[in-house]
Amino acid sequence: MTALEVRDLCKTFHRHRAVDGVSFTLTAGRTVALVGASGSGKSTVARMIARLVRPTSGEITLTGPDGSPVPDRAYRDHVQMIFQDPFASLNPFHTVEHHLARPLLLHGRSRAEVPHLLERVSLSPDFARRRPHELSGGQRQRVAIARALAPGAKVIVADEPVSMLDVSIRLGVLKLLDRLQREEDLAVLYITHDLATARHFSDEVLVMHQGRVVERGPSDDVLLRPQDPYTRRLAAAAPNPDTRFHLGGSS
Ligand SMILES: Nc1ncnc2c1ncn2[C@@H]1O[C@H](COP(=O)(O)OP(=O)(O)OP(=O)(O)O)[C@@H](O)[C@H]1O
Repeated sequence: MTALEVRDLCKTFHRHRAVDGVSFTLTAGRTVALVGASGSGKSTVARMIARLVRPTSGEITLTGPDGSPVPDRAYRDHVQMIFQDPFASLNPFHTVEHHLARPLLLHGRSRAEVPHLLERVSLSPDFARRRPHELSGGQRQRVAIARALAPGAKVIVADEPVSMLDVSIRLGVLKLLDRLQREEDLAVLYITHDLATARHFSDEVLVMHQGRVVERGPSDDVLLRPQDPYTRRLAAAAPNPDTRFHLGGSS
């Protein structure tokens, strides 16, 4: 089974320890949520996994279904990141087709697969001709997800994927990620401030505080019965983790 193991990961920026000894494993068909206040180190963990930031120390290993390590070149194809800002992640000059065909062609596949990729993210084939300014934020995020699937993603790192979207369409995008995780057996790291969606959409929750994981476990245990004082404060400050309706309807 595909698994990404993060072992004792540390990152220091100008003597500031942003990530301090973080370990966890992502496995196919499961979602792990990384929650914590702003500045706790969540994005830095995501960026290290996506190889956008080099760890100061620690190891990140991806193993394939046969249990052997995935080589470097394939790592970049298999581990894909979805960013917070769907407006910044697409090039305004290129059509949706261009964004999706490029990774397909780079992997020896055909641009004829673009409509199928769009279908996987519940967009009709005519979206291929559109440019980013003709799309809503939610539609852009769907295109970003399709682009992540194009090179054959096995691990998706979604860093606050809906926090910049209109409240009314957030749930639709999270449900899409949830469906893809199950249908395509993806391993997902879902980074969020939102404890209600962390609980609803993940199997396991890790709570970060000042660079460290202070609590971890099955989502319900961590968010409904927190043990660590920091997690208790976080849960007390958040809207009731059982009320997911503040997200609005689906789209
Ligand atoms: N490139 C960088 N250079 C210097 N310091 C950085 C850099 N990136 C992050 N940091 C610092 O590392 C710490 C962790 O930041 P990080 O963005 O990982 O937190 P976060 O939990 O993702 O926060 P947010 O939810 O606001 O995105 C912060 O103190 C931040 O200022």
